[in-house]
Amino acid sequence: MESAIRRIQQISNSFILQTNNVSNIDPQFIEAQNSFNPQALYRFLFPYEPELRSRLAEVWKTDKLLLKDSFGLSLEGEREQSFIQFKRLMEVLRQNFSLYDLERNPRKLAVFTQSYRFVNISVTTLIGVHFSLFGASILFLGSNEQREKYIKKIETLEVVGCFSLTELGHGSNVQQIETIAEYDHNTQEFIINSPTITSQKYFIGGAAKNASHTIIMAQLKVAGKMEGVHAFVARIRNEDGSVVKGIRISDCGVKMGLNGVDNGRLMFDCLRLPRENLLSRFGGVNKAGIYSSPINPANKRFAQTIGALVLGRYLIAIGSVAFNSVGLTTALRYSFSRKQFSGSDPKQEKQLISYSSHRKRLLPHLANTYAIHFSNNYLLDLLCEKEKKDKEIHILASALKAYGSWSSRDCLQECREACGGQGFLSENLIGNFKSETEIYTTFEGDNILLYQQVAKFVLSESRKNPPPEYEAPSDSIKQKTDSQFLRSFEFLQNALNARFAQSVAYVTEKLSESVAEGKPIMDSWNDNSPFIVKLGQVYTEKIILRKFIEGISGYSDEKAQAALQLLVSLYTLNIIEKDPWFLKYGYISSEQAEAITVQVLEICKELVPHCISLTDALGFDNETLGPIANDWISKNKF
Ligand SMILES: Cc1cc2nc3c(=O)[nH]c(=O)nc-3n(C[C@H](O)[C@H](O)[C@H](O)COP(=O)(O)OP(=O)(O)OC[C@H]3O[C@@H](n4cnc5c(N)ncnc54)[C@H](O)[C@@H]3O)c2cc1C
Repeated sequence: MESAIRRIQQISNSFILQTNNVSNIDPQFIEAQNSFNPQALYRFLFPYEPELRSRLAEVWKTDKLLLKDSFGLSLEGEREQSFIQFKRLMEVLRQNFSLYDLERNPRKLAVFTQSYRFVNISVTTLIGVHFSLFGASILFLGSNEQREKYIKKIETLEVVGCFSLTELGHGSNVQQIETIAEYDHNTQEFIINSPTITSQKYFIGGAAKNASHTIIMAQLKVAGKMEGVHAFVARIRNEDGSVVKGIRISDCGVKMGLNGVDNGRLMFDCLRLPRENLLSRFGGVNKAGIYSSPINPANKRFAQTIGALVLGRYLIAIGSVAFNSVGLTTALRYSFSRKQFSGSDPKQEKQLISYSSHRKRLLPHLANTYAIHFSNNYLLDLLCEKEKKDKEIHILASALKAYGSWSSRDCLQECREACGGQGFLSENLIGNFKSETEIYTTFEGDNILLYQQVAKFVLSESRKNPPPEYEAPSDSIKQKTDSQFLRSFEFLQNALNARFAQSVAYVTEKLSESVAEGKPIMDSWNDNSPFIVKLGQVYTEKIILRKFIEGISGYSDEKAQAALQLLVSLYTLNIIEKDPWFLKYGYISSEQAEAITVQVLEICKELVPHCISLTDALGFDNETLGPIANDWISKNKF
């Protein structure tokens, strides 16, 4: 506990140092040096496992190997360094976690991801593939014997795992993969085959160079009957590094980011696996050669199998808050010290933060980041419950993965541009993070498809429990344009709830009309998919707002509470301002639309005295950020 307090003290000190370092600070911004205490807010935002958190923070700060970046290395060099760093990170992980913690105490993994100070993002992806895809498959899909056999070896890296699901022909629609695992009862083995070029496993992280084992997802065939997609564990490289007989491996080559991850392609030619290599929690073949499963039919089993790997999505949602925090802490600190153009006095150039357009481009992202964080905490609570609400977890993890990864894509781009040319330098991390994390919108489930899954759940829930019918507010309500009304949580929640109710009714009606015209349900769905995707987003934003309001309510510091409330209002008013729905369906008047734009700008201005504390409270101190978050002029001395 003591070291946690010390660390938080350090954050606080660096904050004071930084704001003191800002020369020529506009008088109106002096207050920014004395806003609320960020360390207390940090403790409120990240309340669990403080000792583990501070122990890890010390490692990230002092471990020279982990702090090494990979900027400008060759493909081989980047892969080699990333793998060495991966092994070191696994050592740290081993000292603090067990793979069983994914099941017993998911909070620990959250602490690991939240506290990790990323420099080389490939390393965390390698960990993600080995630990939370390969390892989690063994843990959640394997039998007790299979857990016994592999888990220790995964932790000690005796086994380095990868995860082979995607094929050249099928990435999103993985239920239709072509790889076949046919049971041969004579030898009690599965014979794995890639029957076509499109059935080759593609993009498999770790497969091109380093992995010794993989999970193979394949269509199981037993006694001539197809039983659906199942997971198998297989060795792919021998002890001497040569590729196992029955497998061909090729390299996917250079990518637009994450080049420290060795993505590979695999084909199977009569690869023989013993009967016990089928991960058999949800279905297995007995000695008599008979297949059985506690879950039927096959598509339900498939959903359960994929659902067991939900942690990867959750980790992306937490990661998005961390990436945004790096971008925003850097860009906002820079905006207090970077000056361009003057006002009336040509000698007094203004800080970037003085410009309302600059505030507007950054601060709504800060509001989003806080908003996502509180929903992530809620999801973590669900993951830690004894009686797990699997459906709710799956839907929320999908929703937050999509929302979070899109938020990072947009936030990092804006932060990059807001730092001008400096944002483009790798050492300032933002641009590099941008290209490294871009793919998070695609893997672990493409975002468009995830929102469709969310919408499907919403539509089915709404059939059982329909939301109230949409009603536009009365004219007298639509005349209210004062800040107190527009910022009130009641107005904000009502607005997002109304948009949700109308969207549910709209999509339901569109689908019913289409089906009534005789169209097959899949065609009706596809014709309406833009509205369906939007429904996924609308639902996600409604939940996020609710959890944001609930989340901040427990914080008692008055000044910080006021800042958090500004963030809630900004989060929602920014949504209302951007979405034409509110005007189109008469939820707000044009006068209110005008007033909302004014409020967004006004709140951004009011947040200026708090925004350094708000970003410091996210936990990324100066030492873990690039030069422009610090004294960038001294850094550039010749
Ligand atoms: C760097 C990297 C690492 C990866 N690591 C792994 C790994 O370790 N293991 C693994 O198994 N896989 C891995 N993948 C694969 C990844 O999971 C897939 O790329 C992802 O699932 C998307 O599949 P796809 O690329 O085939 O895209 P597609 O499924 O072809 O999708 C292409 C586009 O079509 C859209 N689309 C598809 N279907 C619909 C629909 N019904 N309605 C509307 N739009 C639709 C999607 O939104 C998307 O924009 C990795 C990929 C990359 C790039």
